[in-house]
Amino acid sequence: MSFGSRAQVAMQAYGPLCVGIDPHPHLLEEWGLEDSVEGLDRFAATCVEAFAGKVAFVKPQSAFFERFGARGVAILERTLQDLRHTGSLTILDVKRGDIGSTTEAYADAYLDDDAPMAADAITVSPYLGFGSLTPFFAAAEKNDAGVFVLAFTSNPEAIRLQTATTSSGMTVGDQTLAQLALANEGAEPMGSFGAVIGARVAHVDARRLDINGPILVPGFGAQGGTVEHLRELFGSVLDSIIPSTSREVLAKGPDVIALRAAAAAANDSLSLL
Ligand SMILES: O=C(O)c1cc(=O)[nH]c(=O)n1[C@@H]1O[C@H](COP(=O)(O)O)[C@@H](O)[C@H]1O
Repeated sequence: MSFGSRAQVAMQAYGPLCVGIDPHPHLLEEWGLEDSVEGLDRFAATCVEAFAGKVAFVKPQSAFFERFGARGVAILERTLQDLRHTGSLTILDVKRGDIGSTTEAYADAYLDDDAPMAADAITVSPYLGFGSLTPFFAAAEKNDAGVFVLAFTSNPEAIRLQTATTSSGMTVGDQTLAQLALANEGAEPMGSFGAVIGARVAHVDARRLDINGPILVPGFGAQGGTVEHLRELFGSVLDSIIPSTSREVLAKGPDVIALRAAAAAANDSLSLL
């Protein structure tokens, strides 16, 4: 079953929320853990226990694992494996992108079903040109995986680049959305090629939001994004959005029940959409 279909099934079963696993040093400390490989290991295992089979999407942030070198990456690998076949889909947040031939190797690393680091989906950057992402799309199609392409990110520095006008007359971000719509054309119930749009961005052409694919929406929670922001920005495509939160939910740890309750409360708030 394609990632687009699996995403829809998971959203119907658990609600649309994505919980990020972002083991910030300050969160490790708040959880009473050391800022060490052992602390990371405990943090990630607790997140798996709390969220696997409880939310539709879990998004490990690779950077916080890479900080610890090979041993951190081994924990990321195990975290991805532990989340597989639990009902929750993994979105590995690695924001990759390179020239086509190298992209093929990244696609092998993260989207090949048999790869040690295989995820259900990954985040990618279109900065080298949308066409450079083709190997990701091909690998995703072959492995029933998904790809989320950065369109309008939540960081304040993004606006100048992402709202710059391209030769087509569209902004860079809108053009990314238009290309995603083409890539997902005809897919049912929706395509597997998603966009990333921050919860509070104000410069998206609403006509471009219908990409016939999922939209990952970070910035919900700790970055100030609310249900009201989601309703305003995504009014026409609310069924396709995956609001993502990390710190706000993780701050309730390390108690597994409290973490689950925070995720459930966030999902409940989204039912108001
Ligand atoms: O791709 C992402 O998830 C992402 C895109 C974006 O535009 N903004 C953004 O904050 N993120 C990620 O979302 C996570 C932050 O979530 P919060 O802790 O809820 O703010 C980090 O892992 C970011 O890398």
